Amino acid sequence: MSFVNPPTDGTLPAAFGTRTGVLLVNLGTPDSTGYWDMRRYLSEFLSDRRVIELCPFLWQGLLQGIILSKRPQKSGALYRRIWNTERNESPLRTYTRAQAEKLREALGAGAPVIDWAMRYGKPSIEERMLALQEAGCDRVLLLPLYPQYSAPTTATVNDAAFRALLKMRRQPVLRIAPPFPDHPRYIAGLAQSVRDALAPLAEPPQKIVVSFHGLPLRYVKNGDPYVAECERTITALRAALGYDADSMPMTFQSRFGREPWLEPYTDEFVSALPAQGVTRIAVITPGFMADCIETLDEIGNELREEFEHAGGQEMTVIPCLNDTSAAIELLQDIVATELSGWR
Ligand SMILES: C=CC1=C(C)c2cc3[nH]c(cc4nc(cc5[nH]c(cc1n2)c(C)c5CCC(=O)O)C(CCC(=O)O)=C4C)c(C)c3C=C
Ligand SMILES: [Fe+2]
Ligand SMILES: [Fe+2]
Repeated sequence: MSFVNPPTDGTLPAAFGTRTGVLLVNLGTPDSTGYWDMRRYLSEFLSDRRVIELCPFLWQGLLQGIILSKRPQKSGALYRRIWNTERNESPLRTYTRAQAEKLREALGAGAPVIDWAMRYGKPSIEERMLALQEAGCDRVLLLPLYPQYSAPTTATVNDAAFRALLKMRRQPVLRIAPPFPDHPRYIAGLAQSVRDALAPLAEPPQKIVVSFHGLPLRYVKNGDPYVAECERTITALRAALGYDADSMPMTFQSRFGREPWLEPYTDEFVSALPAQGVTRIAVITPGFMADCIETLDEIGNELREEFEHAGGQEMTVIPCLNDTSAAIELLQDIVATELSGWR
């Protein structure tokens, strides 16, 4: 077996230095909305055994033979509705890059090297870990951009980073930032985003629906702490804004496949509201650090249509923190805390 990053110029490799890199990682993104790029992206994503916990032989047959014959077209059409045409990339990639750039600016000279990667698609975690090493970083802080821990998101980022280390002769020292479901800066940023979104409305919404990405119920029963993590976020957000469980209900979106996922399902919950006299709502998605297909299209387009179709009159979608100063201050705080002792 040969390892990457061997010495190349005949000189002795330097001893470990103290330069630090920070790698922000979010979920992923297709390179384009065309069939083959969508297929490549979905294939990588849905072949991850952290994401789909089924017998891989059966699942691969179903995925490669049936699901990936139709889904790339369908998903490509949805991505086209939200695509950043100016940069020719998905919003998730645009926001993740912007978060890294603004964090770099905020930290200033002499600070850690800030980079970003995607778990699926490009730039890959392995590519950016090697780039950090080339930049002289023998210490790396991995920062999965998921406020709440779950195995199909956080754990698989860690897996990919460890797989990259597995190939290296000279491995950096690695730290992993913890999830931040009720980090005071996250909650303060979310609360402010609610106030900002509601301020221009003639009348306040009757409910603020909190929609987290869903997860198969089986994963939670098998030990995934995701629900408890979501509870931490919503409990802190309700307290910050003075809402209760009725005025700020918790729901789960993006069900995929036929098995039961966490309930209540956002679409069913929201579609039932007008019949109960609730016709003005706001929706917030604090499971996402950046707007993406799940927030911009599934909530901003599909859910809005379903709510209006059911008789809803006004639905305000509250944006994710994206690259706002609240997001950057949160990341700065996490980085400062997690790098302590390394300076
Ligand atoms: C099939 C199983 C899936 C699980 C389990 C899952 C968990 C999960 N995902 C996120 C965050 C994101 N998911 C996104 C897109 C997306 N998710 C799935 C499936 C599962 N997710 C699919 C098939 C897709 C692609 C969209 C589509 O084709 O319909 C995204 C957005 C990516 C982007 O915009 O580029 C995010 C972010 C979390 C937080 C989570 C578990 C808690
Ligand atoms: Fe997902
Ligand atoms: Fe979705």
